[in-house]
Amino acid sequence: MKITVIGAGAVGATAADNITRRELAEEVILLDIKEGVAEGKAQDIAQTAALLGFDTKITGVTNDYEKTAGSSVAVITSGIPRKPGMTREELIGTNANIVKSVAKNLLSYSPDIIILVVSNPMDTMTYLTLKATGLPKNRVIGMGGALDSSRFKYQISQHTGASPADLNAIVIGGHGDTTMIPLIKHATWNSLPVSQFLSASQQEKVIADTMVGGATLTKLIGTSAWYAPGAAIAAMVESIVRNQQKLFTASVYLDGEYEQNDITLGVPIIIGKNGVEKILTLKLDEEDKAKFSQSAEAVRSMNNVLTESNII
Ligand SMILES: NC(=O)c1ccc[n+]([C@@H]2O[C@H](COP(=O)([O-])OP(=O)(O)OC[C@H]3O[C@@H](n4cnc5c(N)ncnc54)[C@H](O)[C@@H]3O)[C@@H](O)[C@H]2O)c1
Ligand SMILES: O=C(O)C[C@H](O)C(=O)O
Repeated sequence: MKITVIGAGAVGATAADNITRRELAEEVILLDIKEGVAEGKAQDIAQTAALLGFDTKITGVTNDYEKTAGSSVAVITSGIPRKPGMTREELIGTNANIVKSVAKNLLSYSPDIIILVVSNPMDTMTYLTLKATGLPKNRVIGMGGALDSSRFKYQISQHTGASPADLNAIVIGGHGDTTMIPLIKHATWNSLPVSQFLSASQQEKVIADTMVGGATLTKLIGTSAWYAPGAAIAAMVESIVRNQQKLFTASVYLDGEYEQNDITLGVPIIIGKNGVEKILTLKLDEEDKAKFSQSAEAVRSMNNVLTESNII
């Protein structure tokens, strides 16, 4: 089994490190366009093998897609991250063409590939990857909800003292500062409703802090976060390569589900060896239905930029 990570920057290298040390593949290829970056970071990761005890082989390459041939899974992290004060959506002008060319290059060497899209604006980059490659809709998955849901659990744990591992909480909708929807009404602490342990104002703060979780870290660090994104990517990759049939929220193509068509948006799915094994229908109340529809409209307007600029 071969897994390719495109982009050896903060997120890509962290994801490759997680994937390698957890032995999710026999071989990992880390590819970047910048000369030497992937080669250096791959060697650095390989030099942890004696200490961490893994046998996965990791190789860094500079823009050599031949080495990615036969990949079962690829993760696209190539493109620029936002700076403090920017929205993810502002990255589309630079990242769209990068993601389009990367996705097509991957497919030309790995016809059976499942692609995990990470680059931002992620929902639109996922839609672009699907359209540019013509892959079946179950084989293109956008990573955002897994990260946002983990941040949601972090925020709940900060207020309740709960172990994050004891929390069930999901975020649906777009992976945007104003488009994501943390579903607090559905959140539980080992089957107990979280709302029993949080006041109304605390619930509002948990939701608000989750929505800007990425921007908060970008303001502190000066660039995008990478540890939690890298871990979220590895968790989704593991569910694919080990056919774990785990539930994540992720950006996938909707063909009538949630009353949406021709869009990729964050919904609860089951991830296994076929990529998207199943889209789960969640009963949303009128308030959350309205939020989901608004989120879809915001993402659709970003997707329209792709057609207006003839990228797809
Ligand atoms: N979906 C999510 O939850 C999530 C989380 C974190 C970051 N991101 C996004 O992921 C992307 C990467 O973030 P980062 O912090 O790793 O950025 P980074 O700048 O550290 O790394 C990006 C890497 O992509 C490389 N690159 C650029 N064009 C390329 C091409 N054509 N082919 C191959 N490599 C290319 C660059 O050389 C760089 O090394 C950004 O768009 C960021 O917004 C998304
Ligand atoms: O917020 C960002 O700019 C990066 C990423 O989408 C994140 O949520 O960490």
